[in-house]
Amino acid sequence: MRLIRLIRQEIPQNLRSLAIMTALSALSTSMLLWVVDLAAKDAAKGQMSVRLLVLFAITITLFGVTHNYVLVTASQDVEGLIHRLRVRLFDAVRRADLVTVERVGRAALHGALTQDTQTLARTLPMLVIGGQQATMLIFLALYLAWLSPLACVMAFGFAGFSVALRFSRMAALGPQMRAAMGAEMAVFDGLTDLLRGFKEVRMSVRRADGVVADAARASDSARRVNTAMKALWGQEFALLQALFYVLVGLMVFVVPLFTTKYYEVVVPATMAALFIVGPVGTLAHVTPLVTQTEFALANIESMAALLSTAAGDAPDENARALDRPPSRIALRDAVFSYTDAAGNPVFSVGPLSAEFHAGEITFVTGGNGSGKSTMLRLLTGLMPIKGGALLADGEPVEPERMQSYRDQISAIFSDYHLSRRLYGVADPDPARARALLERLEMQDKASVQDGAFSTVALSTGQRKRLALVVAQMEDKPVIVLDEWAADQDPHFRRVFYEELLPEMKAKGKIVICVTHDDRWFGMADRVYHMNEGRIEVGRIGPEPGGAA
Ligand SMILES: Nc1ncnc2c1ncn2[C@@H]1O[C@H](COP(=O)(O)OP(=O)(O)OP(=O)(O)O)[C@@H](O)[C@H]1O
Repeated sequence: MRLIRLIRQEIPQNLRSLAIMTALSALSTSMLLWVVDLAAKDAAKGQMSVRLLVLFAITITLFGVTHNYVLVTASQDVEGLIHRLRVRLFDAVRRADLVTVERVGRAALHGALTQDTQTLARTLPMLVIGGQQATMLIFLALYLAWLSPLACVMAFGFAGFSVALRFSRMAALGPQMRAAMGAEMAVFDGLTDLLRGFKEVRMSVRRADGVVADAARASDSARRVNTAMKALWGQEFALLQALFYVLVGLMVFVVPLFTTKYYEVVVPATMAALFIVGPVGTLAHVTPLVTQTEFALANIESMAALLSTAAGDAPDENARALDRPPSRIALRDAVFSYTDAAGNPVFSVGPLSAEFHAGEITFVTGGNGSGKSTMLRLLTGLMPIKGGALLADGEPVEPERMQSYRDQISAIFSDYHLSRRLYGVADPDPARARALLERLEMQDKASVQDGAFSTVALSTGQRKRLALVVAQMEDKPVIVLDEWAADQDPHFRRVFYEELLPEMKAKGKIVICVTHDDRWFGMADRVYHMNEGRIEVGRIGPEPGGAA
């Protein structure tokens, strides 16, 4: 069972003390019952025993202390466990290659990282309580057996029947629960469409209707499954309550048929039966959560396995460093294919051979879908090439050095994400940040304070300028810009091609730009033109006629 394995692996340190305290708490409950029974008998004789009162106080204190210890310690351990699971998943995501993350899908990853870990956060503490109540029931069973074996068999026969009934009904709901999880995921997908595509939704009634109808359909199917489960829960809750009253009836009406000791057996047995109602109710509620927890764990594990299987036996990409910053990077006969879910290639690039030199500007051009971004993904080591080689200074970049290789590259991809915090810059120098913001004409819009931009709520072109500030501050030997200028105004586009790129070149950087701006093709020292996943034309040396 995943749950037990996880608990033993992740939180072994307090298991023994938790078990002892749980037993003590259960023991104190049985003692409480015994003391109450004795006190009731005294009361029937018109007496009150100080000794019993003291014993009662001690028992209550013992119960309070141990109960509190179990709940607090277990919830601390459980939260620690969830935190470690999450961090491990974050880590698996950061180590996964881009193809895998795109194939697994952001919604599924999001689901595992939020929904499933939240399920654990909700169910695990309940299971701890369930464990405690189960222990309590064992002690109550012993007490009842000591009073009357028949009462014990009847009470626990009922209890076992109640829990088994609920468990079997919930287990039968397994496929529906899976369907509900799928439906919740679809709801999340729909919400993402609605929020990410908010402008498009606002612009068209037809689109809005379609997006909302899909999300509503998903939500409706989640509603149906959840309603069915809750209806079942309601029926069982009512049935369980009725069964408990039947149990009390059995104690009062049936047990006396087999004993003459009414006060010694029937009264305390009835009282004990009342004491077991709470724990059995909790157990009946909690037991099905085991299935939910197992689902969530299975999902988290399968996500982690997917991410790590994709990495397979691949060596640790961070194991070794490059010997020096590269002054030349290249693809040699590199090939790669995107595949569909069945593994069939849907688009192939290559064989690609291209070189990129320090102190040179290289443009990559070509029509939409010709494979430019794919080539950049291969060149930057984001996706593993399936044949040929990726070279740094003429040497193949070994998989163990891939992270070190990537760390030599600042890249702004067309679908880049700008964080407010300058994560990639160790200790952002405010003076340098100011100078760069001025160079990019952004000094009136944003500043860098405490390692973060004052704002990223800016226009698309402005955000791209901030991304270039980050790339310049990272000051790496290779800079890759995928259609960076596409969102810039004519003035700044000129600044970019005629001033910024030459400045980077003068600093000796390997400058690589994907561009459609044929007006400035002459600025490049090399141009690779792509078509249908291949390099069609490679020009080396300045174009006759030069810049505009
Ligand atoms: N994640 C993906 N999964 C499957 N196929 C993809 C994926 N990304 C791109 N492709 C395929 O690869 C082809 C090349 O895409 P790529 O993004 O490299 O083109 P591009 O030249 O950069 O285009 P654009 O100028 O429009 O940005 C596309 O035609 C598309 O069919």
